[in-house]
Amino acid sequence: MGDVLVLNSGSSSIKFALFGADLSKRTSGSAVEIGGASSLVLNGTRQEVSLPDHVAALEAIFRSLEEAGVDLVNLAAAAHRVVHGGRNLRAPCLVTPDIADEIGRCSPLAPLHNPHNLAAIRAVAELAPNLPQCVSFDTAFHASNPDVARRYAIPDSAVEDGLQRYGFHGISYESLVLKLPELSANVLPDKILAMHLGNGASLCAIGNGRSVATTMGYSPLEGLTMGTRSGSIDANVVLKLVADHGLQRTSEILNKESGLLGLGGESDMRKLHQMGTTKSEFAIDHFCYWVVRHAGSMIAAMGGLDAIVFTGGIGENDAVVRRKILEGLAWLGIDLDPNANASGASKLHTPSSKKMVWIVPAEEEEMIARSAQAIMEEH
Ligand SMILES: Nc1ncnc2c1ncn2[C@@H]1O[C@H](COP(=O)(O)OP(=O)(O)O)[C@@H](O)[C@H]1O
Ligand SMILES: CC(=O)OP(=O)(O)O
Ligand SMILES: [Mg+2]
Repeated sequence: MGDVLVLNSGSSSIKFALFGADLSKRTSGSAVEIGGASSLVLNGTRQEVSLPDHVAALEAIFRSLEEAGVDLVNLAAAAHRVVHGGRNLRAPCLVTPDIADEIGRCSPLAPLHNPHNLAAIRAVAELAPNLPQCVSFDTAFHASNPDVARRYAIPDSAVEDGLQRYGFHGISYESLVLKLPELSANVLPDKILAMHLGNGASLCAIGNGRSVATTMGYSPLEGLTMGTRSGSIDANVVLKLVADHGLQRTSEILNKESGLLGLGGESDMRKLHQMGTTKSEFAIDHFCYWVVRHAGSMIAAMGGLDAIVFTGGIGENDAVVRRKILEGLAWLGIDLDPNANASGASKLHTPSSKKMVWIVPAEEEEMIARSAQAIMEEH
């Protein structure tokens, strides 16, 4: 089989990678801080470029791939992360016009993601109309949640309209389940509290390798304090905002102007650390406090805990945030190795710790390539 190009459009970044048939990464990179102090990274080399929006970022990515000698026409497939699959799209599949329409219909549910996911699919179709395209959904991994976890306590009529908890970052959690046994050279722990902490952030209770509960809900707005999203909020606050500002403006406030940005003036965790102001410190503390609060809920949903796993841009790189979160969870009998934490080692617990703590890099692109290969082999 030929190479697979993966495009992973997040809310603040587009990550991309070209995988060979053996899943070796031939070329990889990312467009980061889109709409801010943006830059393009290709095979580890960073270049500051103005990327005011995701469309500009996609154009820059295709230009750099061309310069690196990647011809889309010669690939086996392109494959994309799609954040919201709604009720109908639950397993990785080939993109058809109907599938593309359904992804578009889910856009209001994930306004910071699905429009960009669809834009990437359309851009590839324009550049290489005959190239097969596959999609993997961030929602799929949570299909194993029990009904009590999935259901909001609202009337049946609303549920029939698709108003339920879906959960996200599922591609990252699925990959973590595959990678942790490799990394720890041991069997998968029974009860894992996985923390995907990036611009979007969520927790997932993973029991025997399957999602039991997760903090995100109907959309990637629910749960933790995030880069620009409020996280969980009393629905009456939302109604008051709508009454005062209207629907569109309320959506912008809650999705794009809240979270770390609303609290500390910056959405980017690295920048908040650099600022060192009372406000930026409060934003970081708020982020960590709500991770700890929700962690309690996830542990209760699994009926215990064996291991905590950090992933995502903050989870993988930010030793201060990891320490603050683990201090808040010290009552679990966690003993953190400070040197391992400072150096970002894979294993963060000491031999006497009652719980394990690991860092597992989010390998969303590899997981998407794996699924695309399986689809292409079937066809
Ligand atoms: N070395 C680092 N130290 C602290 N935070 C970091 C570091 N590297 C990345 N981050 C943070 O990770 C977040 C972006 O996470 P990422 O998972 O890449 O985002 P996305 O949700 O767009 O995929 C930002 O808040 C960024 O500041
Ligand atoms: C679902 C989600 O929030 O994704 P990201 O973290 O990439 O923004
Ligand atoms: Mg991401």
